Amino acid sequence: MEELKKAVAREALSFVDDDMVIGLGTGSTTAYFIKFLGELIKEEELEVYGIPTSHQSRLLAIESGVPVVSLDEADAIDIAVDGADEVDPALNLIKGRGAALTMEKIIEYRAGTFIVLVDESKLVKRLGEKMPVPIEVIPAAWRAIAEELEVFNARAELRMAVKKDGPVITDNGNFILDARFERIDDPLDMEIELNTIPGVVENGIFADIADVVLVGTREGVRKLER
Ligand SMILES: O=C[C@H](O)[C@H](O)[C@H](O)COP(=O)(O)O
Repeated sequence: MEELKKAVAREALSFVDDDMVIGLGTGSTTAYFIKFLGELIKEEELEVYGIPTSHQSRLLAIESGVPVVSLDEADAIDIAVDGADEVDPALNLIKGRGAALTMEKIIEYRAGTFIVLVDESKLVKRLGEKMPVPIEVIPAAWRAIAEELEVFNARAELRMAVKKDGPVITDNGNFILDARFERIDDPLDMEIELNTIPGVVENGIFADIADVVLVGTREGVRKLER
């Protein structure tokens, strides 16, 4: 599995050019990309800047020699590179296992080209087949939102921390609800609907924004395009 992640991360370097601003996703697959990008910048003396989507990607970028800028310092984002938890045949995604979905969506929505890195186990026929949809919520509203999600035939759980007592706190200071839906027929519609619930900051359905998906398989890297 780690080899497949490395293979897609290496392949993503072919999208990198000098003078680019690159959105840096979060998670274990993107972590390889950030490390390889640091090596490429050094080898080819590139003038490339990264915009991190989380504390994780910011710390890793600094450690890997990728100069970082914040979103409000950049005029435009050329490409963004990130992993995903599920990818459907229309290249709609579920993201947010690492609780970084809000900054990821803000940055990836604005990128000229959004490149997604997955291994083949992440490909599904229908979103929600294996993974819940993470929803970032204002802490005081978590229970009211969890109850409201029943209207959408979803059962939501408050995500609990592992190395801390109590709930996961996102980089933005919020909670995460993991919502298991009976069925998601229309990802774009569901993405929009969820964001209309007061107290929802953002949800982990990324419909219609991935341009390229690089899929790591045992036979090599497959490229899917929208
Ligand atoms: O919040 C986390 C992100 O959406 C990740 O990009 C996603 O969970 C994929 O992570 P990984 O590459 O570790 O499977």
